[in-house]
Amino acid sequence: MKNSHFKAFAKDCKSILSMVSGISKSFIVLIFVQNIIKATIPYINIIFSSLILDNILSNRNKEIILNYVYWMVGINLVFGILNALLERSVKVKKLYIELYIKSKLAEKALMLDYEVLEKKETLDLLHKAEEGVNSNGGIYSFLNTLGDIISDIISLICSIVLLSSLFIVVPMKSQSSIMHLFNSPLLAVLLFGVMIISILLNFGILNKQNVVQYKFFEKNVDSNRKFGYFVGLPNNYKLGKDIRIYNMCNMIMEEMWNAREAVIEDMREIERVFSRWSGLMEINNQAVMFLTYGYVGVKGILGLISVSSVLKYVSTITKFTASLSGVVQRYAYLNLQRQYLNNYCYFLDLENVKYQGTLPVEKRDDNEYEIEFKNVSFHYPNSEDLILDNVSLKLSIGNKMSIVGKNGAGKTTFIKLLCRIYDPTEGEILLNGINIKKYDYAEYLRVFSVVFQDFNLFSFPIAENVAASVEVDKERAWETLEQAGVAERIRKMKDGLGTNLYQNEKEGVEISGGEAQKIAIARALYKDAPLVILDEPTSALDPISEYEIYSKFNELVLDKTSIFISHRMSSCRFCDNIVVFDAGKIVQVGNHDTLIKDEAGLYYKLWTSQAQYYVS
Ligand SMILES: Nc1ncnc2c1ncn2[C@@H]1O[C@H](COP(=O)(O)OP(=O)(O)OP(=O)(O)O)[C@@H](O)[C@H]1O
Repeated sequence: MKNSHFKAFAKDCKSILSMVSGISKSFIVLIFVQNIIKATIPYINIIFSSLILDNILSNRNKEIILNYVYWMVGINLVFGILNALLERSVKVKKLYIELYIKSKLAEKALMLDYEVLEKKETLDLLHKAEEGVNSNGGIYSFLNTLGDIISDIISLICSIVLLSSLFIVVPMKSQSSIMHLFNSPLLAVLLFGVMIISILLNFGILNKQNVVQYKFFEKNVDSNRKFGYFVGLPNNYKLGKDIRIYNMCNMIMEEMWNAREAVIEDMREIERVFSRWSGLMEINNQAVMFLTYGYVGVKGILGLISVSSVLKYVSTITKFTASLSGVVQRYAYLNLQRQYLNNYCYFLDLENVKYQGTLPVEKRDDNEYEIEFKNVSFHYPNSEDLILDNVSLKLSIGNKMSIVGKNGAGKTTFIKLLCRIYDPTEGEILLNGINIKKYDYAEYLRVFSVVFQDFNLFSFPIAENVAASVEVDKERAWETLEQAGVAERIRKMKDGLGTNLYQNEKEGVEISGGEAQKIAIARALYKDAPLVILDEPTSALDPISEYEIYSKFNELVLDKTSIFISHRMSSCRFCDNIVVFDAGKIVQVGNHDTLIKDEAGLYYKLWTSQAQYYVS
């Protein structure tokens, strides 16, 4: 065993244990006490059975024999009850620790910068961390193994104490050469040496197995994640429509099996190697058993030890070999599990990349927040393609700005930069003259109410969806739902604002795409931020609802500064300023009346292409 290897093992176990005791202080003490009790019970039985048998064979007083029986039963009872009580409390604590660790993982993933989280490497690491916490390693099985190894070590100490008398030379008047041999402590030491060699051999095999198994896990992270994606598809019942309409079941099943094929082939190869190694370990174990039982048996036949001692030694040797190989196996297993758990620790240690400013954002009753993009260029972290190219733009206070452009022109990306989901690759964005990076991010976000094109609602009650919080100002929630035009529908629901959305939740209701969009608009209005950003907010609304939203737009955003992205060109009319994006550049800026006059401009093309469908 390499020293550095053991050091890494000890260091990792230490940090896992300190993490565990940070979650539950008493757990480590409890697990120790419980396993000491659990491990000593069999030895109490071995000692008392041997004493009872000794006394029966030498026809001793019945009372003494009965006394031993009472003691044995009494100690068993007390230890048994203590063990059961401790086991229950250890189990509850283990579950608590497991849930705590899993929720920390979820919390970390939720808090990571979006730009870090969406990277493939991060998603792979998250998958590995989840596997480490859930199935393969699992803090739960790490703690179980830890308990087992404590129990094995205690058992080993008890066996050594009981077996030590085997080394005592029995004084005899005359000894044959065979008696001399078996009475010599040398043979016992030799036997002990054989046991150690056999255990080390098993340890080597187990370690090899673990290295192969971990390599297999690392190699297949991608396929396992893919497989997880396909297996998880049915959980998202909303995908069911497309899957059925396009008859995608077979295709999904095929993809699922393709993802697993390589894994299964590797697994078969591993099993072939493992079964050879396991066979070798079994032969090794049986040979040692044969030698030790033979040794004790011959000692008994030669009269060097009594019949009861033969029984005691046989039981103790069985326990000794089991706990010795147990310690080795558990060590190898802990070593594997700490590698899985390491992935969890790596994930928790991931750093956010975004510069974290500290400046507070001035709270202004007059809503005087001015935004400026200064020579901003941007490409996504996973690509070199410039999505925004030297964009400069000022959004003055109270201004209602509309952004239009063809698909993929960079409109949503512009909003993502404004909300600091990503930072510009070049240039800067200013809020009231200060680079937005310098502001405290949580405070900065308070300035915006955003409805993204691909908004999401959650399987929470409607009230919590609107308030984005468990604390809800119900009056305000109703008011904003009213403004968004969906209050009437919610009033008809049995639980009103308390109605759970979607069927993942108890008595959850399904709502239409347009209703969902209206609730998302209500959420943005509820936040009442000074800057309102609506990215295609009416794409799912019927013409009447859309008309209502547009006609109420001024009333909805009041004196707030607003940015409005839409492919419905008619919606530009109520905006003070229209910005036309083309391939990441701003190609035109102006109001409708001026832009429409430029027949060579993109705005004119976009407007007239849509208008022709409305002209008879
Ligand atoms: N996370 C991402 N990683 C890499 N490229 C991306 C990412 N998100 C978007 N893009 C690319 O950036 C370009 C601009 O996308 P964006 O969503 O800003 O366009 P848009 O103008 O809002 O389009 P649409 O009108 O279709 O909504 C697209 O070509 C898109 O493929």
